[in-house]
Amino acid sequence: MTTNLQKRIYVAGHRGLVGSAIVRTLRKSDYTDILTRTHSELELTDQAQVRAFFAENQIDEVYLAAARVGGIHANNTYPAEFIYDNMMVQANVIHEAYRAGVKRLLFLGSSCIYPRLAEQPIREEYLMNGTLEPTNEPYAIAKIAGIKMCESYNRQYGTDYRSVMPTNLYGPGDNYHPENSHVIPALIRRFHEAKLSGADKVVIWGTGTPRREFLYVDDMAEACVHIMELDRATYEKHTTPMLSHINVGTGEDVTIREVAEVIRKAIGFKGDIEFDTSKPDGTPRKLMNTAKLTALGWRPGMRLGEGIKETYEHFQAEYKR
Ligand SMILES: NC(=O)C1=CN([C@@H]2O[C@H](COP(=O)(O)OP(=O)(O)OC[C@H]3O[C@@H](n4cnc5c(N)ncnc54)[C@H](OP(=O)(O)O)[C@@H]3O)[C@@H](O)[C@H]2O)C=CC1
Ligand SMILES: C[C@H]1O[C@H](OP(=O)(O)OP(=O)(O)OC[C@H]2O[C@@H](n3cnc4c(=O)[nH]c(N)nc43)[C@H](O)[C@@H]2O)[C@@H](O)[C@@H](O)C1=O
Repeated sequence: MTTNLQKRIYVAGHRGLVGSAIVRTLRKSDYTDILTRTHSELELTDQAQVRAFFAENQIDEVYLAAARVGGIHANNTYPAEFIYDNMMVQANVIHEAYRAGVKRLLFLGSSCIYPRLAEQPIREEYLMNGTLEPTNEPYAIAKIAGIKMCESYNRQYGTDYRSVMPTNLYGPGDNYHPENSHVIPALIRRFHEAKLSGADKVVIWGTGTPRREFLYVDDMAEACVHIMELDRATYEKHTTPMLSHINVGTGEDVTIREVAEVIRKAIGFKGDIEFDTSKPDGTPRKLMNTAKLTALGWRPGMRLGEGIKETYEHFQAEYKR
């Protein structure tokens, strides 16, 4: 089947970690009509603005990568913003896309939708078979609602709205906030600053024993475009109307202590690592089963050590400014 490279594609959240990588991938794949709006140009929690935007633009496809996103501390500290913003953004974009006749949409969820103590590696069908991790329950509930919204619109209205569940992501364009970011950008910044200041140790949150699966963001973007380019029959061969999401990961995980060592080595920090066990660990492990994605013809390319080196180069270029 040939791909229409002229179709108009709206990438929501194009200045974020994932949205910017999706735009890079679409451009590399020669898509010519990519539509974007910054947060200040289009407030996605505002239904009237979103309705007007879809009415004014003849959009063929949507990648929904706009969301309120953050690491364990941000999720735990701002639960109201995480549930409200995510519910509103996704409800407005999905509903107004449907009203405007958008045929295909990709919703981005997260591996935290699965039960805290899910059997490992986590298969798509483990959704809602146990209690969620408390540090990110509001965010996870919003993401589960997003998947169910896509499925409900497909079932009632015949739309082709797909969902991917990425594991923990990292790469160029990440958020390096000292408290609100995810672990890899937080530690890149902390080790870098410790090296610059000549500090003798770096403090890492929690026990260092939780395991996480990390995927480089350009791999994630390629997986998103790959899934969107599948014809409907192929996507539906691997999903069901009420279990329509696809896990996106590497199939390998490491402990937080191990990833900290990889970052320390990449940065060349010679001091010690200390663990602050007063900080939460979050989910003990969330390794995803990626058999469906593999069966759909996609595998990641970037190894963790290489990805961290690339990310650190981008970080240094940004940090100097
Ligand atoms: N990063 C990760 O490790 C993971 C991410 N994901 C998912 O991937 C998707 C993208 O995440 P990521 O790229 O990391 O997030 P970022 O925070 O990097 O980017 C989110 C983007 O959405 C925009 N945005 C947020 N709220 C609004 C709003 N109300 N109106 C308009 N624009 C808005 C932001 O703009 P501005 O900054 O101007 O507010 C930003 O450009 C999300 O759905 C997330 O849940 C899933 C698993 C892991
Ligand atoms: C993507 C995912 O992201 C969040 O869940 P998380 O997997 O717990 O992600 P995290 O990157 O924040 O932490 C991973 C681990 O790392 C430890 N850790 C050590 N030192 C730092 C540190 O300095 N910062 C952070 N953030 N974590 C640290 C931390 O204690 C934890 O054990 C949710 O938002 C969830 O909703 C979600 O979807």
